[in-house]
Amino acid sequence: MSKADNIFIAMCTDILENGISSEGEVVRAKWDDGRPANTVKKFAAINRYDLSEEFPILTLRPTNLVAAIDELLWIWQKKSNNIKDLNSDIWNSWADEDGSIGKAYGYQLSVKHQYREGEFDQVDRVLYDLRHNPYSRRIMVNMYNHSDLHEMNLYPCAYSLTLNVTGRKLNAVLNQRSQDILVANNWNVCQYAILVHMLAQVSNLEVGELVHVIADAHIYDRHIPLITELIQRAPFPAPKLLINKDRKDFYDFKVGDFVLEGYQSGLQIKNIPVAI
Ligand SMILES: Nc1nc(=O)c2c([nH]1)NC[C@@H]1CN(c3ccc(C(=O)N[C@@H](CCC(=O)O)C(=O)O)cc3)CN21
Ligand SMILES: O=c1ccn([C@H]2C[C@H](O)[C@@H](COP(=O)(O)O)O2)c(=O)[nH]1
Repeated sequence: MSKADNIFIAMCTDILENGISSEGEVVRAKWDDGRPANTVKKFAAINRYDLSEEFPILTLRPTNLVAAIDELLWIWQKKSNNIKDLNSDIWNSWADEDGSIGKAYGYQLSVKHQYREGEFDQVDRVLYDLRHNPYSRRIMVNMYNHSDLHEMNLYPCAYSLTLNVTGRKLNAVLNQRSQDILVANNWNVCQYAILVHMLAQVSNLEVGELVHVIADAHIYDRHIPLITELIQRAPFPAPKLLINKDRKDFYDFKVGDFVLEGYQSGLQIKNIPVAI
């Protein structure tokens, strides 16, 4: 029985039973037919995943880990904000005619900043700190740049990552202001779990915990019947994550360097509507 499934089931049950509906409030997101995309939400869901025990992928339904890692590398490694560099169509609804999603995610990570040790972008700064000063309490990335928000087609949702080394273990806190629980919860968890594995491997550290703090944890109205059915399913044991141990440079990792051994899951829910 996968621990990630238990966490997901507990969070969804809490949102469905104790959550607050947005009916009657002004909501930004819409369905593709123009109807408002209402939600039921809980403030501040906080989930802890011990990456040294299990890889936190859902087994209730398959998470497309290949596509999730591809998006993670698009943001953190290619530092791109153009969907032409992405191998899935998940960002198509938010891209302009040139394929740009604006100054969000990868763009923010590509910007260089001046530090005492020289110029770095935020990713290279993290890699430098983990190598040279791992016990620093100042290792973090922040993509929520107010001066650029007006040029983003969607404001960053998973917007900051704080890294903290305890003993030989690399831990991380992922801060997320808003989360579409059905579409993106396990997608984002798997992405940042993979990122912690990547950072640990190239920094000669071991993986520790990933703590996911979600300020607005919501289930969209059209997802309620889907989630209700999903959380009644029987979970499978967690699969094992195998990583290409030869990769010593963060920028050399490829999607194919991560393989799940024994990934069993329930059936996929086809054609999930995504609020825009
Ligand atoms: N309402 C909303 N939810 C999101 O999760 C979301 C946005 N908007 N806007 C921007 C990005 C795009 N993201 C997305 C969008 C779609 C999928 C998606 O369709 N997931 C499918 C599997 C996709 C596949 O197999 O390739 C799923 O079944 O969850 C995932 C992430 C996350 N983000
Ligand atoms: O990585 C992501 C990106 C987006 N989301 C979801 C969270 C919300 O449902 C929408 C964004 O709408 P806002 O009105 O800007 O909050 O996208 C996600 O869960 N994960």
